[in-house]
Amino acid sequence: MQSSQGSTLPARPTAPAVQAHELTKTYPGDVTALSGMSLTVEAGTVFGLLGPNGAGKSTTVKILTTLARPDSGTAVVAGHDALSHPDRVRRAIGVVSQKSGADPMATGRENLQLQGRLYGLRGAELNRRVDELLERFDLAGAGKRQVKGYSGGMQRRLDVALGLVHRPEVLFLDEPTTGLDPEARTAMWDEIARLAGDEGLTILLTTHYLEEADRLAERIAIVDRGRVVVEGTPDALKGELRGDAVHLELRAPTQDTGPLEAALAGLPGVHEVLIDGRRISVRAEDGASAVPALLATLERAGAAVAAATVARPSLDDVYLRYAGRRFSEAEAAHDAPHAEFATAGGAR
Ligand SMILES: Nc1ncnc2c1ncn2[C@@H]1O[C@H](COP(=O)(O)OP(=O)(O)OP(=O)(O)O)[C@@H](O)[C@H]1O
Repeated sequence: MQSSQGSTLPARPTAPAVQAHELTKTYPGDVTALSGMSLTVEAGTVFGLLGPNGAGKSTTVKILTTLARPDSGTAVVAGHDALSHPDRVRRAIGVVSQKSGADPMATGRENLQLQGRLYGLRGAELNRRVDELLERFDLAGAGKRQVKGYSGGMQRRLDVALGLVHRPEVLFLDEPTTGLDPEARTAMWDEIARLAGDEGLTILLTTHYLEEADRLAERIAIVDRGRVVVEGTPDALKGELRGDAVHLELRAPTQDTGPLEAALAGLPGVHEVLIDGRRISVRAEDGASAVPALLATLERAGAAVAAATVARPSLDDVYLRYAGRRFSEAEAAHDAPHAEFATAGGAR
């Protein structure tokens, strides 16, 4: 962009806070973690990277936060190239990783003070910031207690506070509510929503909870097998799916899916038939009125139905449409080798 003086000015207020382009990463053992991951996060927004375990979310975050290098591709964070200027990126970001970085033997206050010192805060300024964060994260009463005595929710809130000590421009939250009970999860959601409203902080969060992404993120990128399969606002993604989602469960898996699929797809107002063993998903313009015809067609084909549900499209349906499999299936498919890797491979 040319200014009136003729020099080139960076378009600061509108520059994206995070831009990743075509990142690839293969781990030893030929495990492809990223296969062309691209995403753009606008400044001052909450962006959700949503995908099942093993989709490549953590690897993306590790690259964007300079903890790993991609095999190829580019990453710019807070205006700095993450590959050539990792030090600048580190100063501009806060990171809350899946595993807590807090020292369990130290108090919450001591943890925050140490973190502040690492970022050059001292004296009254440091104390003010620590008090402010303890207050803000509802830890003021627990500030003098050792972290090992904190509940899961308190520890997670401290983790987020630690990531914010130096007032970063961009905050990365890797699975912020994994392992929390429902009450602590809701409290954390409120906290994140509040943070997003303050000081124009940009938040990139990864999650495998559909509801979390739906609730917190202004934009969502659905990740499957190391790349983004679709991206948009939660409402736009759900709105793209016409009509209702009808899920049918058969008493026994069907073998001959081809003709059955064709018969179901031929019914008026029925689209996008997907048969997977005992489970059949279809999109229907009016779910409730399509069910009798669906049941009759299945009965004629000799497929006994155990259950039928009609629902408004959810992000799970969006995932099914774009990734071609259910979220829970993708998780299950990854979990067996993943568990093996977790014990055999050590730290990730
Ligand atoms: N250090 C490593 N060495 C080998 N393979 C790895 C390593 N880290 C991740 N992987 C593999 O790379 C793929 C992507 O993993 P990644 O952790 O980025 O996914 P994820 O979507 O964040 O999942 P999770 O929520 O389980 O962390 C997976 O198949 C994973 O098993």
